[in-house]
Amino acid sequence: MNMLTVKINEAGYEEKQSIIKDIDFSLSSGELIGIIGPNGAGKSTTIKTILGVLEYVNGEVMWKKGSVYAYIPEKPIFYEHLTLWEHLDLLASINGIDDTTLIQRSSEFLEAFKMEKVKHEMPATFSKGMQQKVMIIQALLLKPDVYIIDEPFIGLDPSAIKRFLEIMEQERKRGASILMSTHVLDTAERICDRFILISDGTVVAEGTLDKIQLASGVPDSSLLDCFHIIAEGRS
Ligand SMILES: Nc1ncnc2c1ncn2[C@@H]1O[C@H](COP(=O)(O)OP(=O)(O)OP(=O)(O)O)[C@@H](O)[C@H]1O
Repeated sequence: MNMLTVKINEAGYEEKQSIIKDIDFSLSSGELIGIIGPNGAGKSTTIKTILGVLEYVNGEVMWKKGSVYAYIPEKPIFYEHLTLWEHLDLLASINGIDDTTLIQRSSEFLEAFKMEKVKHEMPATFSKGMQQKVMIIQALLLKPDVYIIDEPFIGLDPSAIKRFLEIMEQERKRGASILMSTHVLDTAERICDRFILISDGTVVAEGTLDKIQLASGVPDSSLLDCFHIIAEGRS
């Protein structure tokens, strides 16, 4: 079952500006798709188009009716004067999550990411990795049908990455889908079902690792090697 169908003919930050073009794919229930590509290729722009925040979009983004999504941005955003707990409490009330569920879910995730003892402090004062953890905990709190994640791995310590991957796996078993952009290709190779390789604003290869390897002309190569060959024209 498709949770999200994306058909972008063209999109940009200003009217008629074409930063990305011809990006078509769908994300099914429980699937994890990795968006990969060089700096400036258009990964974040694709994500922003899907989230509906771009000024110019010629195309369509269709969500399964009634589905809830959570976005984990690359750059964390906080209310300056609210504590971590107040962020979670506010998010819960906006999304109709009752107090019992809030307390149960937040204690599970605060503990998983070793954030329990700072829950009454301001996220604005946290380290980069701790801030990233807050964005992840907020997304998990919603128990969404779809996660849209822009580069989750930079900044997290190794045990936080391990916990994050374990929780994402549990979420997929529940039927949640994930669309994730990343530069950490060895991890992506291990966890993603399919890849969308974007270069210069458009899709240059897509599919399973087998299909990407075929496109690169080197059957047994790693995702990183395929990336170099396809996206950067190197061998
Ligand atoms: N707010 C913006 N206004 C105008 N142009 C932008 C804006 N944000 C990004 N761009 C341009 O869009 C293009 C694609 O950028 P994007 O951020 O989507 O790349 P990316 O693949 O996510 O890169 P990275 O791996 O460096 O995060 C770049 O040329 C960039 O300069």
